[in-house]
Amino acid sequence: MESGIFITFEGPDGAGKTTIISMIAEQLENALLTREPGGIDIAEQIRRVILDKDNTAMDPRTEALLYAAARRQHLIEKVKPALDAGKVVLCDRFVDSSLAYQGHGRGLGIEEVFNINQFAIEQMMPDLTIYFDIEPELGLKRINRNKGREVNRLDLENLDFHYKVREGYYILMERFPKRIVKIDASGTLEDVFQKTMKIVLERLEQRKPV
Ligand SMILES: Nc1ncnc2c1ncn2[C@@H]1O[C@H](COP(=O)(O)OP(=O)(O)OP(=O)(O)O)[C@@H](O)[C@H]1O
Ligand SMILES: Cc1cn([C@H]2C[C@H](O)[C@@H](COP(=O)(O)O)O2)c(=O)[nH]c1=O
Repeated sequence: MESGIFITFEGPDGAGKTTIISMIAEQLENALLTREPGGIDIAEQIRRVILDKDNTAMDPRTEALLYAAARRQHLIEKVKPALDAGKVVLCDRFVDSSLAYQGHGRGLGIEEVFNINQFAIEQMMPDLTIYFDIEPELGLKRINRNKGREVNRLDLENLDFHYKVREGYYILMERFPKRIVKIDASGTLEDVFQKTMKIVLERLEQRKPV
């Protein structure tokens, strides 16, 4: 059996992560597709609280703690057992989202938010993170074109916030150059899919049998 591998997908809202991950999952044997916040019942309940458009009074630290709480439950209940069983776990967002959105976007500080997340993840970092880079205007345009999609509390933040988030991801790429790989997500679906699939396959080839 081969060892499990934990691959996360990151980027500003509307970059195309969810669409591309499901295309990738279809091509792989033994893949588990999941998302944050959510992926399991308790974390989906927390997701509803965080993203509820009516929760405008939510304090940024409360927001950061709720994301970390959802993360913990999801990691223990779903991600870790799948990795232990040798699966390829494809996760739509993980701790880097907290660092970019709450740490840099909200101004709580990347180190501070990383510290509270250490309690939740106990050093369990992804093996590979694919960052989908896109101009926030284009991402938001894509979301608005998709009438069936929920528009959540974070989508409704102003453009400055979304630019700050993108800047946060750029800081993270400098901090974790080996783990995070950037893809230009402004191209066609086929173009982004091919580039992503290539990176995933290259990483899977490096896996060791256990
Ligand atoms: N490369 C692309 N070109 C054009 N449209 C795209 C592309 N990728 C995704 N889309 C469309 O953009 C919209 C947003 O895509 P998707 O939900 O996959 O993004 P996301 O990164 O998961 O967003 P969020 O993080 O906000 O949930 C969808 O309607 C999707 O069909
Ligand atoms: C995990 C995580 C997510 N967010 C933000 C990013 C998005 O705006 C929403 C999640 O919605 P999506 O459509 O499923 O991408 O939440 C965040 O701010 N911090 C986090 O840790």
